[in-house]
Amino acid sequence: MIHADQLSKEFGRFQAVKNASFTIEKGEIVGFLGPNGAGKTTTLRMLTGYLPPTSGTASIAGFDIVKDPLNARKHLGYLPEHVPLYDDQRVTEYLKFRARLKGISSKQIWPSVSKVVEQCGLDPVRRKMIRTLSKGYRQRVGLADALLGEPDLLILDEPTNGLDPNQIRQIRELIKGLAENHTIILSTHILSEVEMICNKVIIIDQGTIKAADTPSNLTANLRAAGKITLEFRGDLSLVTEKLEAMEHVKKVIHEGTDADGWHTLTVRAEAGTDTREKAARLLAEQGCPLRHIYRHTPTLEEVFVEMTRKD
Ligand SMILES: Nc1ncnc2c1ncn2[C@@H]1O[C@H](COP(=O)(O)OP(=O)(O)OP(=O)(O)O)[C@@H](O)[C@H]1O
Repeated sequence: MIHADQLSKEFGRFQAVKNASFTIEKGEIVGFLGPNGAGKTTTLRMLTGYLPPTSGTASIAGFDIVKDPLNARKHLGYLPEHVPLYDDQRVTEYLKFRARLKGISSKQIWPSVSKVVEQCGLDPVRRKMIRTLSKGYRQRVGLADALLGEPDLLILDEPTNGLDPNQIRQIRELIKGLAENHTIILSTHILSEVEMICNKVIIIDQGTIKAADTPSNLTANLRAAGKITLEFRGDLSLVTEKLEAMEHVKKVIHEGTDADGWHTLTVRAEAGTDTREKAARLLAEQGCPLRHIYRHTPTLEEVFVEMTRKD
């Protein structure tokens, strides 16, 4: 659906996006993650044809975004970070105006507007002036606008930014519903949002793509992926020594000992290894009762921090 090849953008001497290459297949729901100023909006604006790349190419549904922007745009709906709505228009009036601008035939304008009004839950405010709408409803109007013309690709730039928790939940539900029959790129700071909605993650930092993979592959390859914690009773220094000598183990950390003599140890091992079975066997051999053992599941937040840390 999207192929970006060495896409770059310079503002004067500043390189906001550097040789970004990625592919997004039809039906994928992609979380586009990065710290402030990483180059997310710039990349999305290039894909949507609002900003010409300094170098590199990209295509949407096979149409080059520079050479064939009109055909490329027919396939995409764009919700920008700041939705430029006309405050002095009523909701349906605005959407009709937008539908006309998008070249929807006059016969199709009303059915198209009715459809997106229903899809985005705008019926209660359809006759209201845009200036009187809450931020959540304004965002829905932006989303309805993006959906006009039935594009198969949606590019949503921080769709829940600035909304309250209830509004966030509603917009998220709306996006989840749209995910059933659209390809979606979602730029966001909210990692839980990506975990809940997306089946692919692209991480960008300082203009460079750092990773593009499924959330489970990203977390599996992380340092934290090899970490286990266990609680046992017995000889702390002997067990620590034996655990440290075990294959794949890098470090053993004593987290504490409670009043009943239960020690808690965290064992850091190589990513992708699972040392639980060997550790449990070792404790049994030493005659140490084992109360609890578990392997840490790394979160997307840990992946994000690891990929974008400055040290
Ligand atoms: N028109 C412009 N002129 C000069 N610099 C720009 C312009 N647009 C963006 N930049 C710079 O390019 C960098 C990337 O900006 P961009 O808006 O793409 O980041 P972002 O990842 O979307 O950040 P945020 O999460 O804060 O929205 C920033 O350092 C920004 O200041």
